[in-house]
Amino acid sequence: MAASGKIASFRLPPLPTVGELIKLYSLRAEKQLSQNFLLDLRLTDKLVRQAGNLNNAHVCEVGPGPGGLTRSILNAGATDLLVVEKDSRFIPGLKLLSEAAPGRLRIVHGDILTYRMDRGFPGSICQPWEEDPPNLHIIGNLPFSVSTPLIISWLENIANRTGPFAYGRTQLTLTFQKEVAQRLTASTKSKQRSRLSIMAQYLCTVHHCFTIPGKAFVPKPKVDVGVVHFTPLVQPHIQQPFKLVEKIVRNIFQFRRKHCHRGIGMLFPEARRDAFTEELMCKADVEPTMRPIELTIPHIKALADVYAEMCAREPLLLGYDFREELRLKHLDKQRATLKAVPRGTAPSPE
Ligand SMILES: C[S@@+](CC[C@H](N)C(=O)[O-])C[C@H]1O[C@@H](n2cnc3c(N)ncnc32)[C@H](O)[C@@H]1O
Repeated sequence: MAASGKIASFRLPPLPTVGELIKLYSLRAEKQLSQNFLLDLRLTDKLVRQAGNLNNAHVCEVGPGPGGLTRSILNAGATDLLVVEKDSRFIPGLKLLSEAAPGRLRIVHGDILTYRMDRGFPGSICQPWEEDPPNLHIIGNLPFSVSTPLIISWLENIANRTGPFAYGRTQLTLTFQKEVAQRLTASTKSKQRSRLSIMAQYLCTVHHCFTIPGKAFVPKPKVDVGVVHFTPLVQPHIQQPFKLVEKIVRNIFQFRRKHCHRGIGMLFPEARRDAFTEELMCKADVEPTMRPIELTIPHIKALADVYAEMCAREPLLLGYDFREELRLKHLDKQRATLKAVPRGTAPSPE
């Protein structure tokens, strides 16, 4: 950077062409790594604009690959861009970019699922949670294979103010398979309402910015891609531990077409299921015949608050998992069958 605080003029090397990409990175062989590249700089510029003003910003880009988005982020004025790329074949190209924008691009050859982002940026950029978001943005055209586990893990980080959110309410601008983008932003009663909608919306303002047609990518994925922007809320709509909320929402949505009491019942051991379910639904004032997609965030909040009280009263409830109960029952049945078979005879095949 020049002493005036302005970015020194720089010229980035051009993106590799499709032909060069195929040659350089044997694209076809890596389809299973979800490597769908965005090489149209108008689209990468548009995606980067959704993050807001990046002038003098710190940015972490997830999976830069050949660097299309990386170029747009640098052109938007980011002065500290840290890229995390798992595939070593992209590192030499990224190094060329780094040389063309001296001091502005840091390269981490690693896995975003394990990378400690809380150590990646200076502590001086931290902002108190209640104030404006820090001057730090996460941007990425994510591999589909990691996008859902990654957003779930970042949502948990938001709830606990850890990882990238140790700096404050860090904003995220990320791509997802269009259906996943729709689920993340789906409102109550919409067809796409799901576990992801509740988990994202109780913690963040979530906005589906625009859709990129699959044909804009190389190689072309089978699906279109949605760009989603997340800003963590100052006050989450539900103030219970993330894992507790996640457990309730997971149980409810496992029977998404049934009345919600069906999934809620699975939070409780079979022997006391009916009584506990009735107590929870009554105290939370939620109609048992509502469908999961009809439940609002205030409904889930009421359920989470009452369930937390019940868990405090009956500590074994929190660790209860109906699948484990079913598994043990099945084992008991098998043992009983084996005991009933006289020695030396095999049970008849059924
Ligand atoms: C969909 S491509 C996008 C590449 C580039 N950002 C673009 O828009 O053209 C996903 C990129 O993420 C990288 N990647 C895949 N899994 C990763 C992980 N766990 N951590 C970091 N990078 C990963 C891939 O190697 C690939 O470069």
